Amino acid sequence: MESRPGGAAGMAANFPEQFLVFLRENNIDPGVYDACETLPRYLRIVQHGERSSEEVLALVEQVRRDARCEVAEVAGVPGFLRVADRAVRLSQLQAHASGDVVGMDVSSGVAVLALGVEPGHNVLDLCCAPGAKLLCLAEGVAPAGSVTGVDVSPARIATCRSLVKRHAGSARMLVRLYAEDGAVFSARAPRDRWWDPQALRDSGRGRQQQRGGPWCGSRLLGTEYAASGGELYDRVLVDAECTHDGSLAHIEKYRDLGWHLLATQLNRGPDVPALQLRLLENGWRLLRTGGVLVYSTCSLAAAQNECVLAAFLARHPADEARLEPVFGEHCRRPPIPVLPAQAPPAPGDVRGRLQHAVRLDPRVSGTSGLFIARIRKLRGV
Ligand SMILES: C[S@@+](CC[C@H](N)C(=O)[O-])C[C@H]1O[C@@H](n2cnc3c(N)ncnc32)[C@H](O)[C@@H]1O
Repeated sequence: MESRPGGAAGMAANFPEQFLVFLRENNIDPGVYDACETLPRYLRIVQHGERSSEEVLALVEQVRRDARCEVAEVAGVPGFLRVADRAVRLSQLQAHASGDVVGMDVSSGVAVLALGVEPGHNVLDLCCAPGAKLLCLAEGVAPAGSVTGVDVSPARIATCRSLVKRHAGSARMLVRLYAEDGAVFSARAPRDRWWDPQALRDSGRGRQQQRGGPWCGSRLLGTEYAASGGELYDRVLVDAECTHDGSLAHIEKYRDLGWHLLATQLNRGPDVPALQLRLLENGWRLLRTGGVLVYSTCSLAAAQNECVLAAFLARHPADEARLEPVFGEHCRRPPIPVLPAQAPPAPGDVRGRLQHAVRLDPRVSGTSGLFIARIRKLRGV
């Protein structure tokens, strides 16, 4: 893909023609990317809930010293830090080297909050790599809940595994990782106390650790036993594969490493909504009655967000699938402005049901772009 010499203003002046065509076709204003110049960078404090306020303050101070700019906690999204200078690199930060913070946009934190996980929940994360949200979820369900992460890419699952291993510390994180297609994945939630050595001995499966089975952390215990539970999941995150056009970090990566990487994403564009719908349907199938699914993408294209959701809702009536406010009792609305969902070309009754979905937008929210919808399953299918 060749860079475009002129025509568009700001950062978009350097966008290749194929990207500009994509933006035009999807009604996305190229000016949205100018935020790359001005937006802060965000970090997440690992195991934030386990730290005292003094420890958090000391960590913030340490990051401020290394970053040499203003650093503050993000109100309403626990554990997130806003670093005023976006150009600050993770390699500059001692807190990153020590594993105390990870790079993660606050929009992703909002998607995790929207899921409303509680200790003890069994959570399914259907497109989990490289694992930023997975790690957050694993902290949220501890000590006895579990997170089952699925990603089609074995290499990216390996990255998730390293991330969990590195950051689990002394905490027990109950994570299973599968390199599989999330659209057909079918393992149910792990059995009760699958991580407990006594439960394994009782089941006679303590020695049945299988090679080639899913990877389990933080202790490698009985993956075969873990994989064979019969329960549906309490929470499902479908942070679906997309064209990543709303992710400022991705756009910066394409700008710095080469636009051909973006071309690969865009060439897949036309097939992506169908994959997203299949992922959403499969996540729904694996969700228990009364459970909650969050559908999110880092695309700004309605075709990958509102249209996918409308197609899903057209198949699932209002007494089965209810869109709920992203913010509510499960999570207080953080002081981050959001945009409402767009109205997709769909029958009025389906369009009306989309009202609670939101868009985080670089210009309005001061974050990377993210679409978030929270759907409750009211009855089995
Ligand atoms: C937007 S990223 C997910 C980011 C991740 N949730 C996080 O917070 O770090 C989308 C992921 O979906 C994966 N993916 C693509 N097709 C898939 C499929 N059919 N099943 C499962 N994962 C898939 C990609 O490999 C990629 O890692």
